[in-house]
Amino acid sequence: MTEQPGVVVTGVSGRMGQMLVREITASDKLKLVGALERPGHDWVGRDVGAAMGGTELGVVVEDDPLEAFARAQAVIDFTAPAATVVFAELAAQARAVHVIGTTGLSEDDIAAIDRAARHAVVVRAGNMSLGVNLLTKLVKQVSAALDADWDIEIIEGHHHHKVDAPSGTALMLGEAAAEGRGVALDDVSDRGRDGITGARKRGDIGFHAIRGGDIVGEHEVLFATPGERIVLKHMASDRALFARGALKAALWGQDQDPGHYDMLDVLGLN
Ligand SMILES: NC(=O)C1=CN([C@@H]2O[C@H](COP(=O)(O)OP(=O)(O)OC[C@H]3O[C@@H](n4cnc5c(N)ncnc54)[C@H](OP(=O)(O)O)[C@@H]3O)[C@@H](O)[C@H]2O)C=CC1
Ligand SMILES: O=C(O)C1=N[C@H](C(=O)O)C[C@H](O)C1
Repeated sequence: MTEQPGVVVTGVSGRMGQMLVREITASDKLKLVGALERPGHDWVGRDVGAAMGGTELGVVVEDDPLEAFARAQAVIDFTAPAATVVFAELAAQARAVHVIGTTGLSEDDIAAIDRAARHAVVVRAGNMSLGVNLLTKLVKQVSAALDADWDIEIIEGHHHHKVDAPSGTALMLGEAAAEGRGVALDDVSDRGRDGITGARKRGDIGFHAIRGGDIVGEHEVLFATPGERIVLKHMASDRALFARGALKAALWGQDQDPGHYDMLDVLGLN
């Protein structure tokens, strides 16, 4: 049997970090070789399994990404934009596949990730689930079939800890709708109306964010015209599906040339 690629998980104490550790530990295709937290975090120096409240996994949480990435074939990163940009450069130096789930990235952040992707494989997606990635294809198709007499609104819901809006997924769906219509999303995006906004502008794509409780992730794309409506909806009820998508991307990336890929590439939907 060939050696399993070794994976380092960043932001390991986070909701997705812990989910990733569980999924990698359960996988026979990848092995956990590192777990990262920021310097000063109280998990640093502890076994990651014990820190998560379970049995020891023989991997101690560390705070030096350079050292950890040097022994990894893949880095799975669901953290925050400032951290992800730094990890992108370091993962590229280590020639490790960098799987990025972090959302809320700015254009500058993405340009920095593009630079890193000249030297190594990066797979980045605002949503790693099969269902959402398939939904982007459907949204593009429906949007291409309808004219701007059909208003497009994207409504997303997440747990009350989420810090960015619109969600990465909502932006993916917005991009797909804009692409279907042959327009640039930046030119038509209308985010979170409030106050005397004036009537809706023909051709706009609206975004609305709900934050509450423990909603894992819900996304609805509404196409509305006088007399009828089409609603395309995805509901995630377990964040394990995002983690499994990330593992799939880490494995897929092992056989690719350097470049900036997304989950449509991984899933063969492009
Ligand atoms: N693409 C996808 O399919 C999905 C994407 N996400 C995205 O993943 C990201 C994380 O989500 P979630 O796990 O819920 O968030 P959490 O807040 O639970 O976890 C984030 C982790 O990243 C760490 N972190 C944040 N900033 C830094 C930094 N500057 N340096 C080092 N570590 C840092 C945090 O550490 P600390 O606690 O010390 O701040 C924490 O451990 C979000 O952007 C979210 O939108 C989530 C689910 C699915
Ligand atoms: O923060 C989350 O939780 C999620 N973030 C991603 C997003 O911004 O779309 C994906 C998923 O919906 C969960």
